[in-house]
Amino acid sequence: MGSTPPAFIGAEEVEKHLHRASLLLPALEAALANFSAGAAGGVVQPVRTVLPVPRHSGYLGVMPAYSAADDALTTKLVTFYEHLKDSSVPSHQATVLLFDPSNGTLKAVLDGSVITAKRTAAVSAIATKLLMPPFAEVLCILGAGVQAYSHYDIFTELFTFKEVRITS
Ligand SMILES: NC(=O)C1=CN([C@@H]2O[C@H](COP(=O)(O)OP(=O)(O)OC[C@H]3O[C@@H](n4cnc5c(N)ncnc54)[C@H](OP(=O)(O)O)[C@@H]3O)[C@@H](O)[C@H]2O)C=CC1
Ligand SMILES: O=C([O-])C1=[NH+]CCC1
Repeated sequence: MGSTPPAFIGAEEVEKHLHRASLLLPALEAALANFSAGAAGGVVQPVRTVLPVPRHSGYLGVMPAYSAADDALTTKLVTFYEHLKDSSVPSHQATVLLFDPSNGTLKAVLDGSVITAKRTAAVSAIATKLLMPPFAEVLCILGAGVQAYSHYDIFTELFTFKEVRITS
């Protein structure tokens, strides 16, 4: 680690800068295009490593990535647990580490839970923009947790539905 300690950017601050998931759309569309371009797109993103924690019905996912276009080096660490007894603990918790790609110094530790909620919904919205039949008028959401809220927010911002059905 360099002499300057990494910045810590908590959930509230991430939320402040990312109050709408749709703010992510241009960057994510570019990132998806770069990823899909293969080697020419300059994205190195190995398949996520998932470490099971069977004693506690949990998993730890490690998700490193480098983007040459953005010169960005990062890793997301995400834990996800089934059947948590304490309902105040979210089923999914994440942290994003941001490195200086020129020398490997850790620059920032960011709350990854808000990022995960908004990024996942924004990518779903991009896919939906391309695939949704023009006559679709009902939005159906399975589950009523974190992702349901973030998907509801961006889908109702970007598209028009006559009805929203949520089942959980
Ligand atoms: N691809 C990606 O990048 C990501 C994918 N995910 C995935 O998205 C899903 C939702 O995540 P998240 O919203 O954070 O999780 P939450 O735990 O916040 O919410 C899950 C919701 O699903 C409900 N549920 C569970 N089982 C069923 C079922 N059989 N039928 C209908 N509803 C059900 C739960 O209800 P109850 O509380 O009553 O059990 C709860 O409302 C998970 O599968 C998660 O792994 C999440 C983050 C990123
Ligand atoms: O990408 C992610 O954060 C996750 N995918 C499935 C569980 C969490």
